[in-house]
Amino acid sequence: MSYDALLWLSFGGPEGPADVRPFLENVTRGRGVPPERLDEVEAHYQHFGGVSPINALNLAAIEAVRAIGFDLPIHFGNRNWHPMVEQALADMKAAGVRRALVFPTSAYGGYSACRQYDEDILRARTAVPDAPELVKLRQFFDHPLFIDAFADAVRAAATTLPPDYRLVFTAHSVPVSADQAAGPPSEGGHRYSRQVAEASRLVAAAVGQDQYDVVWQSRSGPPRIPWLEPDIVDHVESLHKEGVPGILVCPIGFVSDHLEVVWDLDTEAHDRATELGMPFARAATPNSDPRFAQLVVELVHEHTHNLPPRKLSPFPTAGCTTNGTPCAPLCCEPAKRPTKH
Ligand SMILES: CC1=C(CCC(=O)O)c2cc3nc(cc4[nH]c(cc5[nH]c(cc1n2)c(C)c5CCC(=O)O)c(CCC(=O)O)c4C)C(CCC(=O)O)=C3C
Ligand SMILES: [Fe+2]
Repeated sequence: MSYDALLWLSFGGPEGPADVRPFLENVTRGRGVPPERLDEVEAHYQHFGGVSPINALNLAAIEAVRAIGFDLPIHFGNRNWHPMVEQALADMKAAGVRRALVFPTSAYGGYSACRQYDEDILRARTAVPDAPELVKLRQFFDHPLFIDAFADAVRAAATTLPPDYRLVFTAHSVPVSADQAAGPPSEGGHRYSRQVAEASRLVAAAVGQDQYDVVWQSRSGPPRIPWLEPDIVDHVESLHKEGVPGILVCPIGFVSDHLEVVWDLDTEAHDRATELGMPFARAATPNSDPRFAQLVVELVHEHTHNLPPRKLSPFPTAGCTTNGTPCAPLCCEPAKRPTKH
């Protein structure tokens, strides 16, 4: 099958102080996130002048893909902020695109990391009459180029730390119920946390570390609802109590150094470690690393040439969908939101 374009589908982020609140409202609409939490997160964004780095990082990563000779036009659209995915799809249609591949900027399965991007595709196709067909590329958490980019970043960050530092992987926390519902029911759930654990294991093995931890960051939602734990900041404190002489944080759950990375890790976790006198380093995410650009090109080539997936884990290959239809029945079903009484 042939395609006339690639849609780069991401999360989106505000571009100035006045964008922050409407952006946060887009992200959390109908999700029961308490206003106190929104005020807190708004302050994180305003700390950086109301500008998230995420849009610029996506544009730079797209440039890196073009720079290695990728020959399809690349369009850029987001779930939560401009350029919105609906607009990107309308532009694609106007440019004569009939069928496009979609690269979602998340490596993992689960509702927020995978299925919600299918919902974005569905929403955009509903908004655009006679929309182009959209085929989403598969999950890539165990692709050798993804693992390799992180392994090099860990090696680079380690040069600033004492030799017995602890390697700690982080990913975005999600509600425990969402993780239980991640993947098709036949797989027994937990696809998100299992894939995060597997990618962490692969990176740790690549750098020759047999001791490492997997923890979570950026918890949202009402406090009474359980989310994946421990949190990275609490974990910094536990490691300090254990007498660990340094910490290297690798944000394996993300593909770019966006705001949740620069705030929750480079500010909050870093500051806590510094207060405790613990050396702290953070590995870079793939961003515009040429290997990440190559990964995108390979995923497209693999799909268009029907090649076997290049992957390092025995986990099933998943996440490839057409026009926003889930990749398997009941896969990563959206959680039932708490109803107000
Ligand atoms: C699994 C996952 C990823 C990784 C997969 C992927 O990358 O797609 C991710 C990425 C991101 N999350 C981001 C930002 C936010 N996430 C929020 C809220 C939430 N995230 C969730 C999960 C995830 N999120 C969940 C379950 C919620 C609760 C609300 C809901 O059920 O949906 C909120 C609301 C405020 C708050 O934090 O409470 C914000 C502002 C940014 C952009 C940062 C920037 O601007 O640079 C990025 C890349
Ligand atoms: Fe998030």
